[in-house]
Amino acid sequence: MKFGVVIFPGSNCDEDIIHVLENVMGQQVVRLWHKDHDLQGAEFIVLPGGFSFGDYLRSGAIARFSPIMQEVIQFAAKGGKVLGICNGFQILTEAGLLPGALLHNKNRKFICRNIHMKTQTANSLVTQLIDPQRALKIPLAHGEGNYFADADVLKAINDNDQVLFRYCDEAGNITTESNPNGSIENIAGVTNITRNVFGFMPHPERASESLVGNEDGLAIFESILSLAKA
Ligand SMILES: NC(=O)CC[C@H](N)C(=O)O
Repeated sequence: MKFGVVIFPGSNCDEDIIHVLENVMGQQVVRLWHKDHDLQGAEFIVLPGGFSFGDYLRSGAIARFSPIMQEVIQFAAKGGKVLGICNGFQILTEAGLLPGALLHNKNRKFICRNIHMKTQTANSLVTQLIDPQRALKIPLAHGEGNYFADADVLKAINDNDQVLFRYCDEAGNITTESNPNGSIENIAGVTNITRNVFGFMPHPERASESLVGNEDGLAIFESILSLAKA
């Protein structure tokens, strides 16, 4: 499959995701500069993690206005697949492509450590192959990852099965103690109502090779690539 990875000023996980897609998953990747208007025929768009525009104002609030986002919004409206990881997730909520918002972590500190998370739905491209009982160990690295949605939005995303992942402990229990950043109902990632836009805060691209000591992130990329094989 041909992936397009968007690079914003301040992106810093772009080469990590490109490495995994190209060298681990054997896919074609085109680099898309944020000022471009051409998605270069990419079939799947990824907004990577990082500190776009220095996180000024709010993480993702400025990147959301980059020229390429007009194309990404149109691509998504036609059913195109878009994934945002960490800062990418923040940009997608700012752009209104995903519900909710990412607030400052509850403890007001930048958190950089492994967490565990469990998928909540088999009805999504990014989670369909993941064992729902499995607690995936995935690196977390953010200052604004505290997922928030107001009561109506929260009810809608639960009713419509839009929660992709919740933070849990190593044994898979979803508890207050296993919530690293204060996210409402331990939500780590969501999809949109039409199930073609995906976002989550943890970084599977940093945990997809035995070389780095953790391959739990592969489950997500294998799930996505089942689209190519379908
Ligand atoms: N790793 C990231 O993408 C970080 C996202 C954002 N800069 C934050 O700190 O919340």
